[in-house]
This record gives sequence, C-alpha cells and structure tokens, in this order.
Amino acid sequence: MAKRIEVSGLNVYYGDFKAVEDVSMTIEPRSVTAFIGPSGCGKSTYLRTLNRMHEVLPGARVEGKVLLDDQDLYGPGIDPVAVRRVVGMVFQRPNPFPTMSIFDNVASGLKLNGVKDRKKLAEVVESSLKGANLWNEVKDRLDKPGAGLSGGQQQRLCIARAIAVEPQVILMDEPCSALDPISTLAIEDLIEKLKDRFTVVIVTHNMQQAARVSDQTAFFNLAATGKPGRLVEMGPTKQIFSNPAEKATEDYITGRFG
Ligand SMILES: Nc1ncnc2c1ncn2[C@@H]1O[C@H](COP(=O)(O)OP(=O)(O)OP(=O)(O)O)[C@@H](O)[C@H]1O
Repeated sequence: MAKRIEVSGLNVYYGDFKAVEDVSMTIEPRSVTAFIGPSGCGKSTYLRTLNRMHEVLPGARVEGKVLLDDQDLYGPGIDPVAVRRVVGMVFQRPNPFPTMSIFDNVASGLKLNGVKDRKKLAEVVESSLKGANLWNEVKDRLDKPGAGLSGGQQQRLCIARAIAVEPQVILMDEPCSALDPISTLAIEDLIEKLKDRFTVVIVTHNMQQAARVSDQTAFFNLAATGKPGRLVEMGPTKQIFSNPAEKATEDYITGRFG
C-alpha cells in the first residue's frame, strides 16, 4: 500500500547548525521521486527525516510537518521504530548483516516482528528476492553468508530485506554509487518495478539516472556557502530536465556547477 508524503515547512538542524530550510513538497504514491543537487545541500539529511532516521544522530532535530497520508510522523506518541517499518531505507553502501545467511538477511525484519513460521518465512524470502531480481542468482545458496555476494547482489539483497516487511515507502540514498554500471542498470530496472507497489524516493548524483528512473525531480541547492540547503524547484522529471523554471537548476543539470 504505497502512501503519499506531504512535507510542510521542514527545517533540519544539527545542533545549532541549520542544514535544511523550509522544505515543502508532495511525494506521490506509486512513483519515483529523485532528489538532486550539489554536495552538501542537504539531500541525505532531508531524506533521513522522512523516516526519522536522523534521530540516530545526536543533536539532529526537525521543525515542521511530515504527513504519511493523514498520519503526522512527528505527532505525539509516534514510535520512530514503527515509522521506519513503514518507511524503509536503502543506503549508499550495501550493508547486509555480514554473518547472517542470505535467507536470514531477508527474513530478519519479519523475525524481529515475531514471525516464526518457517513456511511463511520461506515464502516471504522467496517473493522478496524475486521482487529484488535476485532470486535466480541465489536460490541455490540461501544458507550462505550475504557478505559473500557481489556488491550489486548485496545491494539487491538489501532491497529484498527492505521490501520483505512490506513497507509503504522506500527511501534510497545514492543506492548505486558503490556499484559498477551493470549492477547500476539492474538496480535501475528494479526501481522501475518497485514503483508499482511502493512510493520510492532516491537521492542521486547521477543526472542520467534521475532522468531514467524518476517521475518527479526535486532540485536542492545552497543559497550561499554556510547557508542551509533549500528546495529550489520540483516538478515532472521531463520538465525539470528540459525546461526548468530556475537558472540554478539549468546550470546544475547542464553541468555548469556542482
Ligand atoms: N552528522 C552530521 N553532523 C553535523 N553536520 C552534518 C551531519 N551530516 C551532515 N551534516 C552537514 O549538513 C549539511 C548537509 O549534508 P548532507 O550530507 O545532507 O548533504 P548532501 O546534499 O546529501 O551531500 P552529498 O551529496 O555530498 O552526500 C552539510 O553542511 C553537512 O556538513
């Protein structure tokens, strides 16, 4: 069940430092939204606030609102762990649990949720690995360690782990930056498939990737060095890449800075 994310007036701080200022945007369900912009403009910081992952960093805090459909993710009594269950995340470097088998890596979230039935676990592991386009490559070695896979396979394993718990949103922070071009294309094909079921948000430095995989693109920038990052503009990817409203966006996507 993909969900819509509605962000209004979001500021993000690390201690006294305001890293991101006044972001408002709507992220549509069953679509891919790309965040682009120069290094340090706050894309990852902002992404992490969409599932409260920034809270693991001491001193990081937000002001503003993030709604998942009608639910305020920062409302009173909302458990951040429960938020991360419905808004999953895939990181830049593949991070499978190194000593766990491929099977257990995918089953870990379900086991944490109390699922013990071996048949049910096996079904979910198979469907998640199929959903992550990895099943055929690993079905004969599910009991082998996840760390024994190639980088691209490990990243697909992490995606399988993320989708096994049936989240509503998947956040991806530069998921291909540590991968070779072939693995990158495999992940891009997968992202295209994931949007049938999930709301997908991806941070990428790769303009071609944003153009290939996303429906909507949001361009972030710094107003000046030392100032917070802000959302410059957001719109359909085709329009942002062919006819952006702002000169800074055009300069960035044509490689004139960043
Ligand atoms: N844990 C942290 N503590 C303090 N400041 C941080 C922390 N993480 C990031 N920052 C600062 O917040 C700002 C935004 O960083 P962030 O990593 O979100 O940018 P980004 O656009 O994702 O950059 P990149 O494209 O290089 O990954 C930067 O000034 C950065 O130095």
